[in-house]
Amino acid sequence: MDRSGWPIARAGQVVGLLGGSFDPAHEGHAHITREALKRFGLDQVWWLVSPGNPLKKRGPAPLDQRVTLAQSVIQHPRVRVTGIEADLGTRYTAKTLTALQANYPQVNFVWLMGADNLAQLHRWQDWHSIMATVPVGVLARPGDRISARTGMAARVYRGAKISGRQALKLGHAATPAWCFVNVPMSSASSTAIREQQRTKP
Ligand SMILES: Nc1ncnc2c1ncn2[C@@H]1O[C@H](COP(=O)(O)OP(=O)(O)OP(=O)(O)O)[C@@H](O)[C@H]1O
Ligand SMILES: O=C(O)c1ccc[n+]([C@@H]2O[C@H](COP(=O)([O-])O)[C@@H](O)[C@H]2O)c1
Repeated sequence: MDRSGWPIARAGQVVGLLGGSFDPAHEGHAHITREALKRFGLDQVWWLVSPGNPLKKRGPAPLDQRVTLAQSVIQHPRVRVTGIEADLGTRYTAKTLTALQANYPQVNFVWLMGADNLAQLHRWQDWHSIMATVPVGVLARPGDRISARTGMAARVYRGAKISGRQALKLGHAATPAWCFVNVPMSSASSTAIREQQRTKP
C-alpha cells in the first residue's frame, strides 16, 4: 500500500467518504458533496474514485483519467479526490472502511451515498459490517427517494434511522446509524453523460 499523497485529517474531525465510479464525475457529485458538508456538518469530504464497482459489469475508464477529471469538477478547500482504494487493492467498501479506520484511528468517518445506492446496499459485500463500522449519510436523488426509503436496508435498519432534523449529529452517532436528507436534487448522471458522448456527431 502506498500512503503517499493520502489526505490529512486531524483527530476528532468528521470526514465524509463519497465512493463512486466517477465515470465521469459531474455536477451531481459536486452538489451532493456541498450539501453533505453543510447538512451533516462535515469537516471534509474525500472522494474515493473506485477501481471498479464490483456490481457493475462494464469496466470503467482508466482510474487516472477519472481522478484527473474529478479534480477539475470539484475544487473546494475541504474536498479531496483520491485513488485510495487502488492503493489498498480493494473495491469492496467494507474492506476500505476497515483499512481507513486502521490508518486514521482518531477520525470519525461517515459513508455518503445517493438514494439509488441505499436501495442496493443489501447487495454489497458484508453490508452489515459497513453499517456497524460507520454512520451512513444518504442524499436524495431524482427517482430514488421512495425506493431507498422502503428498500431492504431501510427496512432492516429502520430503528437506526436519524431524522433529517438531527443530521448534524450523524458523524458522532453510535453505529448503526443512517440519515436521509431531502436536499434540492440534481438530475446529473454519468450514464446520461456517457450516452451523450456516444451519440455526439
Ligand atoms: N445526481 C445525483 N444525486 C444524488 N446522488 C448522486 C448523483 N449522482 C451521483 N450520486 C451518488 O454519487 C455516488 C457515486 O455515483 P456514480 O459515480 O456511480 O455516478 P452515477 O451518476 O450514479 O453513475 P452511473 O450513471 O454510471 O451509475 C453514488 O453514491 C451515487 O448515488
Ligand atoms: O462493497 C461492495 O460490495 C460494493 C458494491 C457496490 C458498490 N460499492 C461502492 O459503492 C460506491 C458507489 O458506486 P457507484 O458505481 O454507484 O458509483 C463505490 O465506492 C463502490 O465501490 C461497493
